[in-house]
Amino acid sequence: MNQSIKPGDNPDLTEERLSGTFDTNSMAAVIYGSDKLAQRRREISEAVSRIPELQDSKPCPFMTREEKILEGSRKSAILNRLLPGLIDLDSFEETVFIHQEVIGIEGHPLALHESLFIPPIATQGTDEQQKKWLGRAQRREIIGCYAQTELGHGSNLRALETTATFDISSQEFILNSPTITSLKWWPGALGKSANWSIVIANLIVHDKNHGPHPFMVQLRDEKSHEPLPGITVGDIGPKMAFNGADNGFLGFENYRIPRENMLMRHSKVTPDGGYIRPPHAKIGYSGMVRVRSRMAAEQGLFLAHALTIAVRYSAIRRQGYLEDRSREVKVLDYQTQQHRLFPSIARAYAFIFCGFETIRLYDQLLIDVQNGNTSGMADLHALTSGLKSVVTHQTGEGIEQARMACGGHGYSMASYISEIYGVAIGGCTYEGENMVMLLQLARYLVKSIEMIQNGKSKNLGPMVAYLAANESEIDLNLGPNEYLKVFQYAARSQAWRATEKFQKLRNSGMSKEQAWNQASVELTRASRLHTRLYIMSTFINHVGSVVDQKIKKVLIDLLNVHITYEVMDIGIYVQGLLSSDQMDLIRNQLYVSLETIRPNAVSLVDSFQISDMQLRSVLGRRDGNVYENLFKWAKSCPLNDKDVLESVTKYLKPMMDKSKL
Ligand SMILES: CCCCCCCCCCCCCCCCC/C=C/C(=O)SCCNC(=O)CCNC(=O)[C@H](O)C(C)(C)COP(=O)(O)OP(=O)(O)OC[C@H]1O[C@@H](n2cnc3c(N)ncnc32)[C@H](O)[C@@H]1OP(=O)(O)O
Ligand SMILES: Cc1cc2nc3c(=O)[nH]c(=O)nc-3n(C[C@H](O)[C@H](O)[C@H](O)COP(=O)(O)OP(=O)(O)OC[C@H]3O[C@@H](n4cnc5c(N)ncnc54)[C@H](O)[C@@H]3O)c2cc1C
Repeated sequence: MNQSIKPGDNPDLTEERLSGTFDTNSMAAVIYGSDKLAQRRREISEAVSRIPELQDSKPCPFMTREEKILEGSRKSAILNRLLPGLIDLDSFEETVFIHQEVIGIEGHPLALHESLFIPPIATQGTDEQQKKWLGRAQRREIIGCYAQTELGHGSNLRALETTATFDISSQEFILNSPTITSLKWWPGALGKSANWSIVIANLIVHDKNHGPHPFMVQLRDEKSHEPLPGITVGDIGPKMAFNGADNGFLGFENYRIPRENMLMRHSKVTPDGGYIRPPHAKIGYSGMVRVRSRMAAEQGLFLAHALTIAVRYSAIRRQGYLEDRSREVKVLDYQTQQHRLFPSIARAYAFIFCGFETIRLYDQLLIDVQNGNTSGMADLHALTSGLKSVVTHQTGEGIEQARMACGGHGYSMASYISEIYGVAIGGCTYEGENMVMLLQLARYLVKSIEMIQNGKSKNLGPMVAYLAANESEIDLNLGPNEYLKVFQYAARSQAWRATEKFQKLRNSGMSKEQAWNQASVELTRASRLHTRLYIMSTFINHVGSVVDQKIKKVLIDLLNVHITYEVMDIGIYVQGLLSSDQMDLIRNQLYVSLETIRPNAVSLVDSFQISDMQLRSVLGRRDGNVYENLFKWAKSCPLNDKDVLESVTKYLKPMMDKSKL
């Protein structure tokens, strides 16, 4: 049963919902991890929809940037008052969800507070530091951000220029931005809203640079909100999207903070200027790993937003004819439309499933690290580096296809897809530019192959064990596991090809860095294939664990779309393994899978259970009553407040008058 059906809905959409073969609440439980979690999302949406002061004052596309920031702040403040009655305050998921629901995806002054400011205090601060700041931050007595990137440096953290020099005599760190390129640049909420920040600066003790470390830094006076002396701070200006956030710049001039403001759970500076190393050199980077580990699920949900809009709209949009000339068909019936949208539905499910898995892996790693075991850090760093890169890229592609699938109306801000696209593709850049992160994973793959070459295959972790296998024939009595073998073949041969290229260049006398650079396109290809293999295998395992048979059946259909599409998409890498007959067979299986999934397409996107408030799309409305609401939306555009604008009276009219003979 599809729970979205209501009286007064567009009959085309109701027809789709009636053709679904499964219960959408049960599917939501599988998507979000449990019936309880899915139920909480519905309850929060429902509660929020009943609070008038939390509703949008006008559609976001009609707001200026200043209005967006004002609206985000207004709602944040109201939420802070109402949160205790609405959510479980200890739940990060519920906190993020309710902000998403109420404020949307365009960012807000507290967007970074929860995800990048509080977690480093909680994981890298000592017990005393947590006692001092965590409660204040959680109650939102202070608003924080995360200032790492600089005007001249982002990807390469080793080149950061901001310094925190320890002054033994005063027991303080002195922060400086010695050059224009050392200005912090980009941190969200820094521009106008935050009064505190985690600042990443090079720790200098006794003239020795110990590299980037995190510091708690007050930026603005807690009464007046004016920048404190020694601080230069402001907003960096409008962006491609995400304009409800005030990304900012920040400079320091001999700005002093107490020694106790360096986050010292792992690395320490003692009062006499001694430096105690962390248990793992990259432990200070763990805040980034945390955010990356959450990105697959987040991005899967961005894709889910765009697909909810495009699939629902495709079910009410009629254009052209198939056999029956008496009525135009739903565009969702065209094979091209299905090919455009259904593999993306499968990817959205796959990203969410493997996203929740990486969140679980991160949470486990955090416990291990707190217990002094850092051995899992390299594996998770490699995995999340690849995953954030592949998922953000494919999400961007999927959202853009969703926009095109909506024809002209997809281009209107009424669809809201352009905003989803703009926000989502920010993920290709933030938390590590995609190519840079793919190359981090490639280091791990190359090292794994070197282990095999050195006869140490048995030391390989489970995620890379396939690199040592020797599959040369596939029985195409194809089930998911055979597809997995095809993908393993592709990922393995590309990883070996790239590694051997790198080694050959090295053996020719080239420096390690040059050889790496000249092999880097091949290396990034290997990383993508490895990551896509991981996504596929997680999807297969997840479907295998589903108990409800009706849900399992439709997920198997979706999995079939995924595996056939993915293998067709990497055809070039499997030419040595599959014959052209086998490729034809897979292609035909894909087309059959598209037909099989067709009656469930609307129910599959309804199962994401994204409310109209959160979706903010006229095209994607739950009720499918698009045309009358598009007309209403256009009429409410501020340009239509007057019939004759100043642009006409001041310029066009005089021009036309002058041009008259
Ligand atoms: C509509 C749907 C709604 C759904 C709900 C979603 C709600 C959320 C809405 C979100 C809206 C959008 C919010 C936007 C927020 C944006 C926030 C952005 C924040 C930021 O961007 S913060 C800044 C991030 N910056 C970076 O990521 C910088 C990237 N660079 C680096 O990380 C490093 O410089 C580096 C890793 C690339 C290289 O570092 P380094 O030079 O020090 O190291 P080497 O390359 O030499 O490597 C040495 C060895 O160290 C290992 N290593 C590196 N990192 C790690 C690590 N983290 N852990 C473990 N090991 C690590 C390397 O692998 C090397 O190992 P080897 O063995 O020697 O090979
Ligand atoms: C929406 C958004 C929000 C952000 N929020 C924050 C925040 O809250 N806090 C914060 O500190 N930062 C934030 N950032 C900054 C972000 O983390 C950086 O922009 C990101 O890490 C990329 O660094 P960069 O801008 O220096 O890119 P660059 O490194 O200059 O990238 C430019 C090009 O160079 C290539 N390149 C660079 N190095 C290599 C290499 N070694 N090998 C091959 N190619 C290379 C890249 O692939 C890319 O094509 C945000 C950015 C955005 C877009």
